[in-house]
Amino acid sequence: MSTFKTLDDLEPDKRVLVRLDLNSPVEDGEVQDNRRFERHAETVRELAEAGHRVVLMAHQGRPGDDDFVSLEQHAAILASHVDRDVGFVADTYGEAAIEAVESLESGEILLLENTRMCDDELPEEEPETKAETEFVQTLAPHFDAYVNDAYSAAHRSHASLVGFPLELPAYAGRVMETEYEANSAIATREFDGQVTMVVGGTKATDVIDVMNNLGGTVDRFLLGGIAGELFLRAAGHDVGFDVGDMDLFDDQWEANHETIASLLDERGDQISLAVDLAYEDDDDERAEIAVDDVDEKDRAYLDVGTDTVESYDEVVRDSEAVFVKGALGLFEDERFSKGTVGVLRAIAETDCFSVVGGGDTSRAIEMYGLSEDDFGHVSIAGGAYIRALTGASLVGVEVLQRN
Ligand SMILES: Nc1ncnc2c1ncn2[C@@H]1O[C@H](COP(=O)(O)OP(=O)(O)OP(=O)(O)O)[C@@H](O)[C@H]1O
Ligand SMILES: O=C(O)[C@H](O)COP(=O)(O)O
Repeated sequence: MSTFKTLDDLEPDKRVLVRLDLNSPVEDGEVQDNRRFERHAETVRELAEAGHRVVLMAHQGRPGDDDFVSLEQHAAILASHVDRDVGFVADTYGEAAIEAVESLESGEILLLENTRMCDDELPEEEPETKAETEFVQTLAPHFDAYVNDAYSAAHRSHASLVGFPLELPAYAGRVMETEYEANSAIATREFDGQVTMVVGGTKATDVIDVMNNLGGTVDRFLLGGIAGELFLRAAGHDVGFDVGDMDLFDDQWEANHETIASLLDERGDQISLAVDLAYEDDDDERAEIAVDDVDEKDRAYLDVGTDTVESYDEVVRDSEAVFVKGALGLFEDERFSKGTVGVLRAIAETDCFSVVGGGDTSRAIEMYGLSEDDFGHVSIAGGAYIRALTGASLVGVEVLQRN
């Protein structure tokens, strides 16, 4: 299916510039190991073993956010998965970066600093414009080839993703290849029975947008997480508001409340909302409340409740295909993992076709002792995966296909 070149087409012993997606959760300043490292390690190891000089680019967070940090910790985590040293230089394309790149020997690996620390990276512009930036024009001449392995960032028209492939012979890495083939096949697939999509997580804007386009394909949407609460708010309940210094609901409400209202109006019979929610009580225990009994906007809800989990479990077990995007609660805290894990367990125990997407959400699988083998495909992509569900193309892939 792929129409791009892959590592099978790359001659050995080259100077290769590789784009990975190592964007990870950061807790108290500590980068959390996750499936992205393990998956990309395969591509990196293969390149090093083929005798290439391997220079890696990746991003972490966005300027202004708490998780916008250096990639120094990422180099150490990646090294533990590749089983080889991964050098790090705190520079993107300046003198220090170029010197480190030029001093690499065959089979050695170097990670450059967070691409989003470079001004040319982020503004979304045409690939041709990105190719002309100082970042791309300075770095590209030091390489023979460019490899894009960052399928999960391929919906972004950023310099490191779309500029370099116009300046260098470009190839897809192993993660790009696998994710592209698995996720692109979904849009054209037909199912005899019920198709269900579990929608949660914190990036409500991304998922609500996509729900609008998937109404014809998906029979039933099971909502939780931040998106779920915004739908409850639209249905007239006192949930889905920022309380204290929270910054999850009100902006996303502004951006999406009209779409939510029209989705509820036109597709209300396809949408299941939580009937109960869980929160942390004064003794730090999990407590639950029926949505109909909520009468104050003063509490943060961290999971869907037990009755909701039971009804979602039944829907999943009756489905022919289940797609998951985003967690139903703050599953990293075991007290609030019931919704996310309940749905994942139901999928794992049935033989439906399933795809679990999201860099964060897919972590719940190993955290709670489930096996990746019990799912059709576990994608490390979030935004790119849900765009693929709708059949939309990804700019980072399109540019590779031009080569
Ligand atoms: N009620 C809630 N309150 C706070 N956090 C929540 C709640 N429900 C879900 N989450 C969080 O949502 C996160 C997962 O969703 P998110 O939208 O960030 O990413 P994703 O779908 O995994 O993927 P990607 O970041 O790759 O797009 C989890 O880390 C979980 O803790
Ligand atoms: O984590 C992701 O989903 C990708 O790395 C894209 O990150 P972004 O949403 O910050 O562009």
